[in-house]
Formats: sequence, structure tokens, C-alpha cells
Amino acid sequence: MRTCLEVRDVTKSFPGVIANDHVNLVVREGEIHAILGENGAGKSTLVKLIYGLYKPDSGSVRLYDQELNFASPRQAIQAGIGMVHQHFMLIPALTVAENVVLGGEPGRIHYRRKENIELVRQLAKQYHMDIDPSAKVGDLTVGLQQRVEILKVFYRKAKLLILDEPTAMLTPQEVEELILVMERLRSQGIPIIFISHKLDEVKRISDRVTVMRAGKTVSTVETKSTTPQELANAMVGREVVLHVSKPPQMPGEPVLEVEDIVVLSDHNEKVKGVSLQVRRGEIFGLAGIDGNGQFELVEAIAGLMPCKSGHIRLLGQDISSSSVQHRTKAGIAYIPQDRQLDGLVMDFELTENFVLRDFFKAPFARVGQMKKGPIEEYATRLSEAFDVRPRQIHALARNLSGGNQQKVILAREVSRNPELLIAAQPTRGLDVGAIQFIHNKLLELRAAGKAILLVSLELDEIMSLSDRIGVIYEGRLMAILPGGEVTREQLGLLMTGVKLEEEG
Ligand SMILES: Nc1ncnc2c1ncn2[C@@H]1O[C@H](COP(=O)(O)OP(=O)(O)OP(=O)(O)O)[C@@H](O)[C@H]1O
Repeated sequence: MRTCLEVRDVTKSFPGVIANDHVNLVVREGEIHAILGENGAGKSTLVKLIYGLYKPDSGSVRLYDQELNFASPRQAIQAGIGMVHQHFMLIPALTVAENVVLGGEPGRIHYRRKENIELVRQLAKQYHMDIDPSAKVGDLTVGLQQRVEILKVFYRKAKLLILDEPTAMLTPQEVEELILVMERLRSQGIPIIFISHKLDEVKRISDRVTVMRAGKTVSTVETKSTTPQELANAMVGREVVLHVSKPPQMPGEPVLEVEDIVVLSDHNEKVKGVSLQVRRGEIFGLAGIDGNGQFELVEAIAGLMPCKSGHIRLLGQDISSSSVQHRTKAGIAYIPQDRQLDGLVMDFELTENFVLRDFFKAPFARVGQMKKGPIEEYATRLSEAFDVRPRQIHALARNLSGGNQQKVILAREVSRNPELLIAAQPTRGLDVGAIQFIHNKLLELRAAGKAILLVSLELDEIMSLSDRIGVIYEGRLMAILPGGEVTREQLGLLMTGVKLEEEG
């Protein structure tokens, strides 16, 4: 097979960090080439270099016979490189067709609406993607928005597609649809670079895998000749345990009691009368397909959304209408699902992000003034304990890799020794080693008699950690089941609104 892309000996440094250290990568025509690596290993930096978002300090990048030396993504696009970022770059108020042609229209004065709709319809047909060109992007699911991003790339005649963690935000059904799209692109000879932390996905769809560790490319192998366990070990550089072992434990008194709560969002009832309890020493997992009210429910418990009716009690105290600050003091810690929007102040240093909830009190402040020494000491301790890389407590949160940003939030919330930890998607975007670490932290809290409400779109995570599992569908709890006994199929049915007894 012909070589499409060749990255040779590329190095890229940021202050205090060598993000890519003499990196080599060869991508062949018509292959799906996965890039695996721990959080902060340099994967995003590498694809950003290929896409012209960064300039390498040294080394070369070739696309077919052309030496690339981009000053901007515009040049990369013109050369035939397309990239779909983790966070989409679409304009919600515009239609699919308008978004696809945006920035790539020939220099006409008038936008040709009908012509463009037809053009995008043909393009979607050519790549076997089912999408309505005249739909408004803001009304589409995440999976369909991603399809618009991919179409946009092919409207610009890409010869190589880069997908940076494309499945992180998708539901299992949407992942299946994306895999179909990727397989069809491959059959048309289009090479795809695919970054993922999910070893089973990498194993299933990629042809070859390149593993990165600490800024270096350590190996490239044929996917079929390796196992997920071998890949995990290569990434981390040590043996990784892929399964959680959860010791048996008797739960104690209820810490959180939710009674018949109704939550409105945009005048619609998103949570329609949910009741549940989370007890001491228990992990309660909330399973559901994204958009079924699980995140509104946890925001209501954390105090970020008001309840229209119902009660929330923490250790017997009614907190239904308490402020976030009061709930925090009462012992609630919260890991929000969107780390950049709700979890961190991106332009603050790590020191500030670590004390975001406690900066006004001792030992971090005295007589209204923040104390640098204790804050730095605390930040250093947390960075080490949670293996935040690089160990630069004065780095801005925005300059950390996605997984390391997530570790900062986890460190802050878990270290507050809460009575109740609400963990919404706590391991999204984390590498296998970090997931193992976080799962152990949740189990430590459980062993210490804390209550944990875990919300995750990953069924494996819910099933391996939870003592009890609640399934939410269209804002209602379908069932609460014992964690060890329920099967994936049963959960799948409940998540789509099918009651189990109707099945039997
Ligand atoms: N703009 C930047 N300024 C400073 N440091 C940066 C910048 N971008 C990345 N880095 C650093 O470079 C290293 C590699 O980051 P990169 O985002 O490439 O990792 P990654 O493998 O994609 O990680 P993840 O899986 O967590 O997304 C990290 O140490 C990160 O903190």
C-alpha cells in the first residue's frame, strides 16, 4: 500500500515540556491508523502539527510527495488534510449545508442556498451518510453534528482524515454508526488517523496502532497481532489491570435522599419525579442514554439547577433550596461532566484551580488574603498524588492535556473528603492507567463509608463499580437493580424504555 503521510523525527516543545520528541509516523493509503497513549503522551500535539495548528521545532511531514511546512490549518486543508476536533467547531444557528460549505465557498457574493443543499445531499450520498442538509445544526444530536464535521472535511476534498477522540462524546449507538462511516471511508481508500483511549474500539476498527509514551512513538504494530492487554502495557510501560475488583461491603445509613423531584430545563420537564437513596459505603450508578435527564438530575442535587418540586436531603437535612456553597459545606463534592465549561477556570493556574472551592478559608487565606505558600504546597501534593502531568503547578489549566485537566478536577473534589461525591463521567477522556487509578479512588471512598453517585454513559464502568444501578429513561427511573446481578442486555432494554417484566 502507498504511503500517504510520513512524519519523520518531529520534535515540538512547550515551556518546560517536550510534547513530541523525535516522533515518527507512517500512515498508508486506505488504513485506519490508531494512535494510543497515556494522557499527556503527545497525541493531540502530533495531529495538531500535521494539521498546521503548531509548527514543529524540527523534523519533517510529507503528504504523498509534498513536503508540508504549514503556517496555518488553511494550508493544511488546501493540501488535503481534514481534521475533526474533540470539541466541534460548527455554528448551531446555521443549517447543515451552510456549515458544510462555510469557509470553503468559491468567492461568490450570494450564497446559493438551493444549489448548496443539493451539493451537500450528493456529498452525503457519496459517503453513505444519512443527514438532512436543510436541518439546523443546533437541533442535531452530537453524532449527527460529528457527521457534519466529517462532511465538511470531504467538501474540502480531504485526502486524509484525522479524528481526535471521536467516540468520547458519543452514545454506544452513535459509536456504531461512526464505525460504519469509518469503514466505508476506508473501503474508498481514504486513510484515517484515529485517536482513542478505548482499547476495544481500537482493536475492533484499526488496521495498525502507533503507541506514544512521554512524547515519543514507542511502537507501531498490526492491530490483529496484538491484544488490548499488550496495548495497555505498552502505553503505560507497566502491567495494567483492566478489571476492577470490588470487595463486598454492607452499606450503611442513607447519605443522600432524593424524593420525587421534578427538574425543568428550558420549560421542559427533564426529570419527572425521581426518588433514590445513596447510602454510606455505596456506589450508586445511574445508567442511561445521554439526554435522558441524568445530568439535570445531578445538577439539581449539586444545587446548579432548581427543583420544581420534591425534596433533596443530605444526612437528614433538607437541602432542596440551599445554595451551592451551603451544599458544598454540608459535604457534597461534584465532578461535572463538562470539565472545561463547569469544572475548571481554564485561564487560572493549577494552584488556583486546586483551591477553587476553598480559597477563602484557612490555610489558603488569612484576613481576606490568599496565602501563596500553603496553596503551592497543596497543589504540589495533589499533583503528585493524582499524577498530574507535567508537574507544573503554575501552568494554566488550558495548557494541560484533556486527561490531565480531568485529573485536576478529580484531585480537588476527592481530596475534600466529602460525604457524598457526585461523579458525572469521571473517567471521560482518561487513559487506561488513569481510569484504573480513579476507579480505585472511588472504591477507597466507598471503603471509607462515603456515598458515591456515579453517572456514566459507559455501561462497563457502571457495571463494574456500582453496588446498585438505577436506569433513567426520559426523566424517569425505570428500575433500581443490584449491581452484581444485572446483565448488559437487561440494562440495554431498560435504557431504551423497555420494562423487564414485559420481556419475560
Ligand atoms: N499549548 C500548550 N502549551 C503548553 N503545553 C502544552 C500545550 N499543548 C500541550 N501541552 C503539553 O504537551 C504535552 C502533550 O499534550 P497533548 O495534548 O498532546 O497530550 P495527549 O496525548 O493528547 O493527552 P490526552 O489523552 O490527555 O488528550 C502535555 O504535557 C501538555 O501539558
